[in-house]
Amino acid sequence: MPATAQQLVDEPRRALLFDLSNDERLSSNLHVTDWVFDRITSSSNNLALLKQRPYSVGVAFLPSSLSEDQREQVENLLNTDENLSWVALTNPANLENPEFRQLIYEHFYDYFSLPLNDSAHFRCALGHLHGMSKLRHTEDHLLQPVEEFHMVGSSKQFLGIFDQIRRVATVDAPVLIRGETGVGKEMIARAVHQRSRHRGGPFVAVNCGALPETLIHAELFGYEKGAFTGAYKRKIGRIEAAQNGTIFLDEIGDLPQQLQVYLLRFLEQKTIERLGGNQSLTSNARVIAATHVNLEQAVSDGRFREDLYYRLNVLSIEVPRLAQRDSDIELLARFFLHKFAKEQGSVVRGFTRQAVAAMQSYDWPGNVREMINRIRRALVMSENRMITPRDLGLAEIDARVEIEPLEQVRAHAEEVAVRSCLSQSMNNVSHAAKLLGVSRVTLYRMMDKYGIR
Ligand SMILES: Nc1ncnc2c1ncn2[C@@H]1O[C@H](COP(=O)(O)OP(=O)(O)OP(=O)(O)O)[C@@H](O)[C@H]1O
Repeated sequence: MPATAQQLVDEPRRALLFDLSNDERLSSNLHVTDWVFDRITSSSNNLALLKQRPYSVGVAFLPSSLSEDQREQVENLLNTDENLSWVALTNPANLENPEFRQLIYEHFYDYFSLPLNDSAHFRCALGHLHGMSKLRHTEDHLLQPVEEFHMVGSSKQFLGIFDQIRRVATVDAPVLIRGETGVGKEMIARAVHQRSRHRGGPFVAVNCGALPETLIHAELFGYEKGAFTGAYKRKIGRIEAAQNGTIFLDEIGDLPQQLQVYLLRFLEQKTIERLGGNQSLTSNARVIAATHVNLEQAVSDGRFREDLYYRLNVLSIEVPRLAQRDSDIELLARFFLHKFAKEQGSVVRGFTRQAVAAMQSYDWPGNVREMINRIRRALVMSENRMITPRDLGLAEIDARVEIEPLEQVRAHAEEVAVRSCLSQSMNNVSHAAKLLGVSRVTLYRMMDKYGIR
């Protein structure tokens, strides 16, 4: 659980001191005003100590040469707690070694050469890290994902979806989920299933657009032995297999017309027939359908049955495009970055401001799925600890453009006008005042205000 700001303020400034130098004198001689160091020597007792006290700053005494084992030990410890930032103390000769340089570059915020002659500088770096950690806690707190049903989102639109999921889960009627590709329709369908009284049964998903008509028929409704050439034995269809559970019909708009009739019968009578069979079977599977096409248009074009449309559209959830869910973009991006970085043991820590700006102004045609792919790729491509727009394959946007308060803009314009009028009139105040349409007294006041002599 993140520490509160008050807790962080009250915390004594304690740093973890990881000493691999084999020379206790070095660390016991480390005296820095306002700081207390808790020394550990091998990573075995580290985890326990880290759990006891959430450190924000770590100092590592690195020996002249690191064995493979020691290097692994250091890397393990450095990766144990992402909220702990490290400063290295090392012999300058070590920096000749490229591997050592890489270790420092990838894992440390800063390094200092031994002997530590300038402890004021060192103290400053520790203070800086401590402050940054406080900021990170605040930011983490602000970016805390609202995670429900394993879904992340905090935009007004997405909170509305959480609400709709809870509502539609309590009834048995069909649900139609609409939204562009990759917005999370299947995820929402699973969430409805998990909250519904059907959660004890299976969740069976079928993509109605992925198979040709004959196959989709057999897939959905099953077939009897001998129903067609190659039907050597009976096959249970997906609707039957979803008994007591949920059948998720993705891309319902692509369902061939003939099958629309059978699906309608199932929705009305809760019965199905296997291909080549003459027996009616009942299934109590709940239907959730999803579409990325405009079904009303498909109905008016005669591609989708109107009666089926009304049957399916009893409850509907509209999922907005990612680009319309402003506050979800950064939240989701950080969520996926941390998730994948952890999985891959990556040293990447976050996004540059430019990367956040680029993501926020990008259109995301492939929505969340596209974001996942871009972040996975960026983790592989990134050469630094922060992901750039380039790593994400996005155009760079100037993140520094800031909106200034109107008063500031006005004052700036006024100053420019006064300066240029004075310069045009060769510093003749009467003439400049005339050009500006103000009295000399007013112009003198303005010159005072802007420090113009
Ligand atoms: N809010 C979210 N939080 C976490 N992960 C999400 C969220 N929304 C979508 N995803 C992830 O994005 C990917 C795409 O989601 P999903 O398959 O549900 O989209 P879809 O709308 O059904 O796509 P399609 O129309 O192409 O079938 C999945 O990996 C899903 O886990």
